[in-house]
Amino acid sequence: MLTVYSTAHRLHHATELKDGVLKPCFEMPSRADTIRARVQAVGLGDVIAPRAFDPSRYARVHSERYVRFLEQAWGEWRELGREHDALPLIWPVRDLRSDIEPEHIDGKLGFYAMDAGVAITAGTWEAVRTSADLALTGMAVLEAGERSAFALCRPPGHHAAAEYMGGYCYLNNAAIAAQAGLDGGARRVAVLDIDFHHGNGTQSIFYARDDVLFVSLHGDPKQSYPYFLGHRDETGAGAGLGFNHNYPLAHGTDWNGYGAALADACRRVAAHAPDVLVVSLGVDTFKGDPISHFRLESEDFLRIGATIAGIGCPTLFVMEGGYMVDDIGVNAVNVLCGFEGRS
Ligand SMILES: NCCCNCCCCCS
Ligand SMILES: [Zn+2]
Repeated sequence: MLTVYSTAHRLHHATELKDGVLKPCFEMPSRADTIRARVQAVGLGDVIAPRAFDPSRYARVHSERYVRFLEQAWGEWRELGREHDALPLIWPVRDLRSDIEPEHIDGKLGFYAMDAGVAITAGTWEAVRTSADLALTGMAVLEAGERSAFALCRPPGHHAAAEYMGGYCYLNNAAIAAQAGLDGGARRVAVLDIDFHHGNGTQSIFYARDDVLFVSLHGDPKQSYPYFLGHRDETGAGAGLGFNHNYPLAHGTDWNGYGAALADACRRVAAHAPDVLVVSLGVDTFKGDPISHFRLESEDFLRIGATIAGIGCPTLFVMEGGYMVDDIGVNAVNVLCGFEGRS
């Protein structure tokens, strides 16, 4: 299996506002490098650099003004003489207005963010656009005839929606790749999100569409971030009704519960008969993850990969979350090895 990787991710190392305190972000550079080392150690396959894509490709799922904001935010922040991480201080909640884009960077940061887990630094734009380019390159690898590919994306993307960032995510790499699959001739695409956290951004982007099936297994939002989306009754809207399926699972879920839900989810994906499958590969479902609450063991990730392989269509794995850095390499690559029938 080919891996698409770039060191550009190291340009982004931010803080996050966690439990009321500014701390180094859990989504740290060593995550991607640990996975890259494991890919090499098991001999998964060649590691290739991404092609550079035009930002208009990101705007196939994000709004142009949002992409422009991501590109220009740091410069506008610096123009105010600020050198520390850019973070929102106000959000358009409840009956505040969000029909007018503010001109001031402090307004724009909240207008385009759902939480305080998306600091913007000097290198963020280059890192996030390269992360999206990894996913686009991975989709191009499938279109060239490969059965699978791994886009080692960092920062992740599944919490980012058309016009907002959140949960360490800025551009929705998986959604950008899924749209590229359709633009490249696929008639039906499925996105399977196995990160511990609900892929609210991916759901939101495709919610009213019947050409992309979205299926997510995650911590029940009644108990887990992102709290405000990911319930079982969210099944799509308009033409997209029936093309969105959520499997909220309780804290403490282990392979017994997870494996059964995943088997059902994969049956739903297979029934959609996708021309290509994009997997949002988060491994924060691991028992040792510092910010999540499932109890999967490292060998369970082999089983996850084998279960997904049973769907039987070209598959692009897009890296999402996973914050137990010591084990992230084994866990993420176990999914890929399991998919390939390796132990
Ligand atoms: N106490 C939980 C804080 C969650 N903060 C954001 C988590 C984003 C996960 C991305 S996969
Ligand atoms: Zn997550």
